Amino acid sequence: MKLLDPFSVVLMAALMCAVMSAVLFGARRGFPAELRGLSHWGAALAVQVLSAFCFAFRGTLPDALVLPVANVLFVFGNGLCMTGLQRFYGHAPGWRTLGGACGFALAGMLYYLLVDPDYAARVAWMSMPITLINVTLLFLLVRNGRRKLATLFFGSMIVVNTVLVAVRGVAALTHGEALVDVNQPGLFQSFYLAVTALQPPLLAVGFLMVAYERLRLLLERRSASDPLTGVLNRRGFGEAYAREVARMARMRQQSRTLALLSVDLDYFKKINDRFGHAEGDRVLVSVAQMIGSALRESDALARFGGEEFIVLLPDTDGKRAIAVAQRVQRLLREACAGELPSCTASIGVAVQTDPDESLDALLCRADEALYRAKENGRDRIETWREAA
Ligand SMILES: Nc1nc2c(ncn2[C@@H]2O[C@H](COP(=O)(O)OP(=O)(O)OP(=O)(O)O)[C@@H](O)[C@H]2O)c(=O)[nH]1
Repeated sequence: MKLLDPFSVVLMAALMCAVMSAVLFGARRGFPAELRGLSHWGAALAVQVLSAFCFAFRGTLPDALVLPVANVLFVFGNGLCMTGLQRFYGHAPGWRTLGGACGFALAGMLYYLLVDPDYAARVAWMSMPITLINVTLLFLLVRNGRRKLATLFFGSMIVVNTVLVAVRGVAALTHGEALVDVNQPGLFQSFYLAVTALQPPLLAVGFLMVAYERLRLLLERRSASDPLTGVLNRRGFGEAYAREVARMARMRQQSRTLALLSVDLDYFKKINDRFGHAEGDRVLVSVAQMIGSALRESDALARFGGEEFIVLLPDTDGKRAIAVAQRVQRLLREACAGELPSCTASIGVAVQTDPDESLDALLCRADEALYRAKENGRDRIETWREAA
């Protein structure tokens, strides 16, 4: 029973790999630089095409040349998927492992072709570096992947590939050439051929899905943060505030008490004028880090632009909010005694107890308190009070 013609299958697989390679290189150009590894995957599929191209020369050129080159290219292509995923997750690419896998494949190929010709032994030998690479892919994904559908799909593709290659390797040893030779008619051979042909493009689709998921997350984060300091921007702060309000509602807290600090650096213009805008930027970045270090995990810090920072303090009354403001001022004083140009901060505090008050109204009250702190001489803390 001859189910599939190997040449046609390999040709189709090569065409799919070529298309996916172009897709991955195209995606690389459009993705932000933080998302790495796509070019490795593009190259990996291009190398798979080359490998298939070499296999096509079987019968025209001697096996002693075609098989080692095609198989080493096949391992190299798989390995580039591994280095691509390593780069994608911020690890150093394992070039040595890849070099070792290629060398191992070449040595086995040459030995079982020229010294002790044995097809089954070649299949078993080749399954080892490919399995090693697949296991590394899986390990990387399990350690770094987010629990999302994209990760599940990608992981499933790797598992199918790993199992298939490993089973074929073992079958080569236990059942010999007849069962694993794709040129022989048979269900297992045809199944292996079909799945193996689909694997590289399917793996690439899985990787692309994971990459797009990451891109979505990155853009979401970017749209919610201040590019200079990395803390939240107005949009991100609005979302953090809404989440906090929803949490409080869920917990049915009757008396909702949260506090807002409006922290504004005093005479910041002078720092810019005296030390330059770049130094002013450095001060803003340091101050953002410093305020962040004075806060709890549940607090939120934002910069809406300029030299003003807004702090959201959930479950915090006026007294505790003033204590946090004092800590911020103390840390700023310490930083100015060290590496920062001398600067102080005025802080306005507003406490929200009315569950129906809007964020805008709360911000307005914190700003009024801040204005009073400026009016009263700066480098001080004022709490919003109802006008007499
Ligand atoms: N370096 C830098 N400066 C900024 C940035 N955004 C705003 N500024 C500067 O911050 C300064 C704010 O000046 P003002 O509004 O007069 O406030 P101030 O000098 O701090 O005085 P008071 O707030 O009244 O104490 C201006 O010089 C702005 O150019 C920024 O992103 N980077």
